[in-house]
Amino acid sequence: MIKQLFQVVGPSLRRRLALQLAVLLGYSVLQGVAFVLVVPVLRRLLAGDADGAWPWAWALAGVALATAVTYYVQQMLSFQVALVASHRLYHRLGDHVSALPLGWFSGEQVGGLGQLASRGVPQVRSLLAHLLQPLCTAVVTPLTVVVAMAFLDWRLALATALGAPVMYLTYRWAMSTVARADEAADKAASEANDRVVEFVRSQPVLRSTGSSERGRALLESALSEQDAAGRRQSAAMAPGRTAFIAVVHLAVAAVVVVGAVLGLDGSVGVAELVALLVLVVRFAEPVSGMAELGGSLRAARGALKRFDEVLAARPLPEPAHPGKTPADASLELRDVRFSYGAGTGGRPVLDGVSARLPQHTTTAVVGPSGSGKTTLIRLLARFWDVDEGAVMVGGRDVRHLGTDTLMDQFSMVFQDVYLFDGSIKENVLLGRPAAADEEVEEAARLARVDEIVDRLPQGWDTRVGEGGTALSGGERQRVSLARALLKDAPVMLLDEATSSLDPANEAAVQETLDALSGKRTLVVVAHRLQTVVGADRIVVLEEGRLAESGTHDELLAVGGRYAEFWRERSKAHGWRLRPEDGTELTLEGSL
Ligand SMILES: Nc1ncnc2c1ncn2[C@@H]1O[C@H](COP(=O)(O)OP(=O)(O)OP(=O)(O)O)[C@@H](O)[C@H]1O
Repeated sequence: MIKQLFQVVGPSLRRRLALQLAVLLGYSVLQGVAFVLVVPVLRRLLAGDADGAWPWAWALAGVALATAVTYYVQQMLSFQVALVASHRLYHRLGDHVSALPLGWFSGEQVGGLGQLASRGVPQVRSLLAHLLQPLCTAVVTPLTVVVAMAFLDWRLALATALGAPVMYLTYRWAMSTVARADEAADKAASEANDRVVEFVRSQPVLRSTGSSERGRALLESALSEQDAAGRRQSAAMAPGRTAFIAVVHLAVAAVVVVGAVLGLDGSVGVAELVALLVLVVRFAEPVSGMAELGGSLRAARGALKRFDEVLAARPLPEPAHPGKTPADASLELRDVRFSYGAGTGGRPVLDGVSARLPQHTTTAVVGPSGSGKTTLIRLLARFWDVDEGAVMVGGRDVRHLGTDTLMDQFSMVFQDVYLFDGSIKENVLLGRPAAADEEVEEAARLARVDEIVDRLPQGWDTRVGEGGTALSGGERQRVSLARALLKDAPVMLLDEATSSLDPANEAAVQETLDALSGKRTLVVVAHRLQTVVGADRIVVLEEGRLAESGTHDELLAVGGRYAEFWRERSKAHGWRLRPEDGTELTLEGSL
């Protein structure tokens, strides 16, 4: 655990942590020495040699004073290190995740990271501030006592030392018996948390569908499971803890018996026996305390393990010598094969996909749900590295471009829009922080954000709430689109980017996107047929393979998978021809 602690706090804090441990070690040894110095004092006093006892008494007082001083120093150091460490841990997490590939940020990882920040950091802080000292005292002080006892009587020291491995093994066993119950209790607690949040969030759905009782039942069942897991955890803890305390006391009793036998046959004096009683009691006290610390230590160890796992996630390799910047805004997939690894059982999500997307053209990616459209579009911006083949931007392999250069090529608008808890203006400005007011206003107009700004009393300064929750889904999408338009990168990736817009806003935004075609390279996972039909090229995916590609007319003429989609969708309920032009090109709906 100490090794993991050194790794997790990072290089900048290692020296201070080492100093804290050294002082802690000194304090624990001094405490043991102070216990042991009672022996010569008692020996002299019981022999009636008060003068001979004085030097030892002074030595005892000196060591006691030194113990008090080191206690103070180690306390101050512990609090300082704990305080600095929690800041550093937040920074380390922040710095580390900001270098991780964009593909790492799945819902599960983000949830785990949230827990690590809210619970893991305080657990590590508590380990440094409150747990290391009793832990060190429980191990080092008894050890010092045993070593000192060896100078008094090796038989007593041996009897005491023999108890140590039994105690250690019992402690390990006690810890392992609760490990599984701990894990189950943790899982049940986080499940109950999720259910509470879900219950609150789903109130509108539950009430409108008359399912409030069912929602409450789900919540109750999660809370009961948490209670049950807590009871199982306590039940699992009891035998181990009892066994450990019993072993400690048996070990103490064994030493006292050995001492008594040696005392009776006269080979150990009364002073040594009295001192022995003092020492074994002091020996047992911190060791028994370990049983109480078990829960907090396990929690801290769990937090360190989770930190280790996050810090072990590696950023995608950066090129040692970034090559030339992309020659243009063209894109190419060369025989790309990609899987999400264990997440999808190693099954390839894209399998041998090749496509050339010349610069300033619009490509629509279509296919059934789960065919790999989002994966393809994200691979273009190197959310992950391909398993085989290559992704090229402007004729350069994305793996040979530095992250900043690569990111400069792309503006992205995805379905799961995230806005920062700032104003609308701050969120749009993220696209290009140095943009002039007129440019921000122009991007806002093109994405129909001006309509939101005009409507809200605080206009541009309206705060959007955490994640943008104060705005509707369609409004969030428009802000995100304005951000992307303001960035004005050579390539624009749009994944269902207008799916939450109402028809009027969607038509306006579509006009903006249409105006971009021919000036920027657009890759669109489209839910609107007009976008697909108007694209320069349509790429049809099916089960991760490129089924066909071409223009709308070419693909209809081929009569393959796309033509089939087209017929199915045209027949689907809710599809209609717009009366004003009456062509099939204006059919609304999603592929
Ligand atoms: N982060 C991930 N980890 C593991 N598997 C994933 C991940 N993202 C997607 N998948 C899986 O990869 C496959 C392709 O997903 P993808 O989102 O690319 O499909 P899609 O065509 O965009 O689907 P949809 O139209 O429903 O959005 C699916 O089987 C999906 O379950």
